[in-house]
Amino acid sequence: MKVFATRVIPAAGLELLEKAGHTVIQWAEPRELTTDERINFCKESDALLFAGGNKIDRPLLEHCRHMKVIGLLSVGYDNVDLKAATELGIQITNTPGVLSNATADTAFLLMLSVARKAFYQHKRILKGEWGFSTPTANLGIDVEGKTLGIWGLGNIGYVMAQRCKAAFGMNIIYHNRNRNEDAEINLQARYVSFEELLQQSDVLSVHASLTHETTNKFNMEVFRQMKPTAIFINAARGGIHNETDLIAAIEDGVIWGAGLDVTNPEPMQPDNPLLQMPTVAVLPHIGSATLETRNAMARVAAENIIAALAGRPVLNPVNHLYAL
Ligand SMILES: NC(=O)c1ccc[n+]([C@@H]2O[C@H](COP(=O)([O-])OP(=O)(O)OC[C@H]3O[C@@H](n4cnc5c(N)ncnc54)[C@H](O)[C@@H]3O)[C@@H](O)[C@H]2O)c1
Ligand SMILES: O=C(O)[C@H](O)CO
Repeated sequence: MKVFATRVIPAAGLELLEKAGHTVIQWAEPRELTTDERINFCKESDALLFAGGNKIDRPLLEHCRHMKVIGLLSVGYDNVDLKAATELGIQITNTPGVLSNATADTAFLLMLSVARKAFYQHKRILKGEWGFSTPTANLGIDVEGKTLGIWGLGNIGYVMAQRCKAAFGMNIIYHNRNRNEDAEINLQARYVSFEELLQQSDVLSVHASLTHETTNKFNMEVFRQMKPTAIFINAARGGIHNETDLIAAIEDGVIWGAGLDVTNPEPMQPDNPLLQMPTVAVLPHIGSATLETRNAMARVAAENIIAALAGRPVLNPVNHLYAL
């Protein structure tokens, strides 16, 4: 059968699909598909492997109603109208777990980069500003022994907490929809209210999924409840923070700094004031972008598609999550 991939996909996934006898058409041009191109490819294909691009909304899904499955090359599914897909009988699958380590590593990298103003120091060298050092210049802050607050302690939040505990003996607090017993037992993580999380965190790392409840959650009212020395990390989705408020919060000293792998909107424009701030580090949504992890994700996406096309149950369905 014919599988359309919206980007060139990692080799491991391609091999699996071809081994299963499917023909894979990959969109290899360095530009977004037009609406008409997307519709035409969908009409001609038996399954879609969504590896990037515009939202999968109801109008597009209407052209996919003959498909058994759309396999996402991501764990996040906020870009899909799950209600429409379910009503049209299209299974949507994601890639949970295999990207947790790489994405938590990105959050960890951002935390240290902000604490030590690493991106800013790098820029100083590029500008020939190594300069004359004094004991009071270029100071960052330690994270050793500080309090890490995790908002959304699922797969990635757990690994972030694990790494921060092991590396720096950080004290872990968290707020989530449900209690996470493993984190409480293994990492001595303490469940707190959202307000306590804001008040007590030295580093607050966001790992919740983007839903109507989490959209715009981190705004000025929330930043004002955080410590003036706090570092805000978002490696989940840019829509969770209000970027105008974040800029003002750092400029006005409401919080100390921020590390972002995701921005609101994406892509971030080069004249965004955050990019000039010493206590800010921004990455272009590369959370899961390692060779090993992207191959593992492609394998999971391919396995889901292969199962659906063979009439077997898929491994990672997300249709049932649309009410969240
Ligand atoms: N930066 C990247 O490249 C990258 C990579 C992978 C995932 N992500 C994002 O990270 C998110 C988390 O991934 P995961 O694999 O850990 O998912 P997960 O489902 O294991 O964890 C998400 C957690 O958020 C919690 N949550 C949801 N709504 C909440 C709310 N209103 N209040 C408190 N907690 C809430 C859930 O209960 C769950 O425990 C994904 O949805 C995706 O958007 C980003
Ligand atoms: O959700 C995910 O897996 C990442 O953000 C990739 O888009």
